[in-house]
Amino acid sequence: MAVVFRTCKSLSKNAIFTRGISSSLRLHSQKPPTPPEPLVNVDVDDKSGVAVVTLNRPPVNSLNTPLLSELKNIIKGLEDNKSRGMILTSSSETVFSAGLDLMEMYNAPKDKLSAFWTTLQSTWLALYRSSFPTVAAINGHAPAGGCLLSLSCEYRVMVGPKFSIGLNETQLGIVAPPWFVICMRDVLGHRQTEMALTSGRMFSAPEALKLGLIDAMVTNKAEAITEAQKFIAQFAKIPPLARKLTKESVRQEGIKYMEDNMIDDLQMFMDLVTQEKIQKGIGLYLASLKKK
Ligand SMILES: CCCC/C=C\CC(=O)SCCNC(=O)CCNC(=O)[C@H](O)C(C)(C)COP(=O)(O)OP(=O)(O)OC[C@H]1O[C@@H](n2cnc3c(N)ncnc32)[C@H](O)[C@@H]1OP(=O)(O)O
Repeated sequence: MAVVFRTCKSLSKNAIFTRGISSSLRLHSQKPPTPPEPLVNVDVDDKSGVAVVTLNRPPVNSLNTPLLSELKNIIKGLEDNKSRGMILTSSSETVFSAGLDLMEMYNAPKDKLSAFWTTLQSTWLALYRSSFPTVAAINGHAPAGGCLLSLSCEYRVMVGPKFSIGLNETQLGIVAPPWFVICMRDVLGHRQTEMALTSGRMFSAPEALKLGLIDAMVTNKAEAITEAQKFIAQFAKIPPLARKLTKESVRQEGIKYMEDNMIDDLQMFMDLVTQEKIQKGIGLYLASLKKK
């Protein structure tokens, strides 16, 4: 194959060779394929040093392993560059993130399932403990994993009133792991977290604002970004090291939980999600989404 490729390449710079079903070699003269769009975009403002990080996996930004991996690398890059802050948002007009990609959990081989969960764990930890200020500009629906990402930020501005947010896992027959619970409890307190999680309730933006699940409600994405920038600007005069250590101290429970329990947490996930009845439930839920 390598020899064939070299020989043919010399014929045309833009030639792409494919083997058909009959194994015959065909030559198409065409432009090289355009590279795929990044799953996550970063745009750093030169003046403020604040990064707008945009989830970009149409149609609903469901979180699969490649997207999570890209997000983690971006957060690490921002860490290395001593970022002044990060605003997490979405390129979709209606969905911030539909949460974990159910296709990653449905009929998946164990190695892929395990890679998916460990990538989620490490991405979450990178975001949750990031040294720089983080804001979620929630410009669409944010169920389950979408809500988790925003809860892991320090401040949430949501476009309302029509979008909804919440950890709806129980409605799907699955269980939010302890670190999801810690994230929600950090924000809502014990009582409201218990009420929200046991029912798997999704909240409209006005309801979320009343409850404290979000900090501000605006009417469009541009306003959400402006509010997010204002939140981050408050920290301009706070020494970054003092801020970082304080954030780590406040978030110690979640950080320590993940550091100490990564393997057990993975095992819990694998044990739960590979159960036949859970697989059946995910399959039915996926079918109901597609039927809509
Ligand atoms: C043990 C495990 C513990 C932790 C577990 C889970 C945490 C999770 O995050 S599980 C995921 C939970 N997510 C949801 O329940 C959200 C489901 N989606 C929706 O409610 C809607 O899609 C949403 C309101 C976000 C957007 O609505 P629409 O704009 O109307 O889009 P569609 O519903 O038509 O969806 C378009 C397309 O995307 C597929 N889709 C949607 N969500 C997911 C998902 N989470 N994973 C995979 N695929 C998803 C949907 O089926 C449609 O597919 P096609 O019909 O093939 O286009």
